[in-house]
Amino acid sequence: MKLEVKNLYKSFTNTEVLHGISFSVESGRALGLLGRNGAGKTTTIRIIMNLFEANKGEVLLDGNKFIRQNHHIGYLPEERGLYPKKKVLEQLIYLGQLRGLSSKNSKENALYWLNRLGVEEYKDKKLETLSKGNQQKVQLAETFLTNPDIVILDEPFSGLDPVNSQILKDIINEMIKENKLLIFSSHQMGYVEEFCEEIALINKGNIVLTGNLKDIKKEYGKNRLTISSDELSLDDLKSIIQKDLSQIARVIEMRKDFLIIELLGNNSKNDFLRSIVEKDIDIDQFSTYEPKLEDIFVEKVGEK
Ligand SMILES: Nc1ncnc2c1ncn2[C@@H]1O[C@H](COP(=O)(O)OP(=O)(O)OP(=O)(O)O)[C@@H](O)[C@H]1O
Repeated sequence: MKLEVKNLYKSFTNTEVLHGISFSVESGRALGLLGRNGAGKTTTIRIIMNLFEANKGEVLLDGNKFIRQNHHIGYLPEERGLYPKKKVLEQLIYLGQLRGLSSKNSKENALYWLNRLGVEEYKDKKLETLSKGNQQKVQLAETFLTNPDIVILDEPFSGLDPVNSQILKDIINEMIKENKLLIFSSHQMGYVEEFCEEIALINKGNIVLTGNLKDIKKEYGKNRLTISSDELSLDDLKSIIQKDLSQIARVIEMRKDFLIIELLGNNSKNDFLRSIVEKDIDIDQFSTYEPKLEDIFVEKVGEK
């Protein structure tokens, strides 16, 4: 399956908040929808889920208009929508039946997911008596209830502690292996970096970066190197590069333990290394720069 979001525009009253959002994702992959608060992630997801109508643009599944009602979709909305006064298992069985499961299957699936998410012990409690994180896990159980092939999660890690985040990461990784199609929004780069093959970075309603994360990182790290020296401080090393090697490279950033430099013109890694060795500088560490998603995010969006 391939889900394509094509050129979405959305306005609320007279304010346009999405200005042509496009990205695509296939089964067996996870796409991380990234962006700062207010960037437009939830609005995009709501359009995919048919909760909002776009002013322009379309959402396609395998080339045809995507109609949510025709598929089992696991959707975790930003506003969590379970019944606070009802008992956990009881309401999951009910919601599973609403989605077409038999009462037996609904109960089996609900118990499986409650167990998987570590909240089975609360099955006979009213939802509102659970902690926020445990309520979130019940909501996730509800999202996965029908074992959907398409899973769309709006900020699934919010409110989860590191142990529970790990449980959810394991589940997501398993779903990717089972060839499900997964989209989730987040502003936490670490989670996205761990299992998203694809990303779409939204800034103020525009896509500023989209595609395969490995390719993006490779492209971004191209021509960039890290370097440090045994004998020179980073400040001194920086001065030498700026003074004597300014035709070959420029210093982009000073990190705690190394400098990040960018090669200029057609200069290769070897050209740079040769010049450094000619200057008789002892190199401690020299390698290709592998950017973190957070670095790319900051460069593209401007702030952490
Ligand atoms: N129902 C609405 N009516 C009016 N404006 C809205 C509505 N929903 C969203 N917006 C506006 O659209 C913009 C994008 O909001 P959206 O919730 O999609 O951002 P987001 O990237 O999901 O942010 P966050 O990470 O904070 O959840 C914001 O400026 C927001 O105020």
